[in-house]
Amino acid sequence: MQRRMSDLAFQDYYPDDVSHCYGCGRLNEHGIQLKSRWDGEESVAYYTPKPYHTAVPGYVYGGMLASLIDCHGTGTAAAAGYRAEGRTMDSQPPLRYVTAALNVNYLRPTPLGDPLEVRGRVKEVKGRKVVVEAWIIAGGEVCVRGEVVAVQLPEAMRQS
Ligand SMILES: CCCCCCCCCCCCCC(=O)SCCNC(=O)CCNC(=O)[C@H](O)C(C)(C)COP(=O)(O)OP(=O)(O)OC[C@H]1O[C@@H](n2cnc3c(N)ncnc32)[C@H](O)[C@@H]1OP(=O)(O)O
Repeated sequence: MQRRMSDLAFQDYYPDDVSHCYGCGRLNEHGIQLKSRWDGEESVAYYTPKPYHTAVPGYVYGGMLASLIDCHGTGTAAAAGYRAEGRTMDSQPPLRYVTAALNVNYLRPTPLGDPLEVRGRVKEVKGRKVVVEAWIIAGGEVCVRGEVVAVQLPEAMRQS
């Protein structure tokens, strides 16, 4: 069945040349391939870590959780950037956001095996910068809270 446009995740719009990120690149066969979408004023993504994403037995490795915050944050930033310009994510030119700063607070151990819900909310859109707060829910409890400062690459650093 053909997918409707509204089924596409933010990351599905990334051009091929920037679709190899370990966290969100749809062309990285070894990566997480995170898929983020709007859910009202928030954004949401789901991911179930693999058994080898272990910190201590039974709990998720913090670096994996940081990756989820990072790529959900940059994806949400990209979507917010297009929204702020009043255009769709398939319009030109593409906006290429990278992580300038990533802050992650681990509030309680995150159980391994449960599907994780990653949520985001845009705090600020200012020029080339978007600040997104993000959090991870497991079993109905918020386990992780973080913040991503995403900045559009300067023109000089863009390859295409
Ligand atoms: C269709 C969709 C397309 C999307 C494509 C997606 C691509 C793929 C996504 C995959 C990605 C996955 C994720 C990854 O893994 S991305 C990989 C990890 N990230 C990097 O390698 C980035 C390396 N850093 C840089 O390239 C530069 O430092 C950047 C470009 C980030 C900024 O250098 P630039 O010289 O351009 O910045 P500016 O001085 O003009 O400042 C501009 C604004 O930003 C604010 N600022 C700057 N730095 C920080 C900071 N550390 N904390 C807080 N704020 C910071 C600054 O105050 C100012 O705001 P304001 O003072 O005006 O308020």
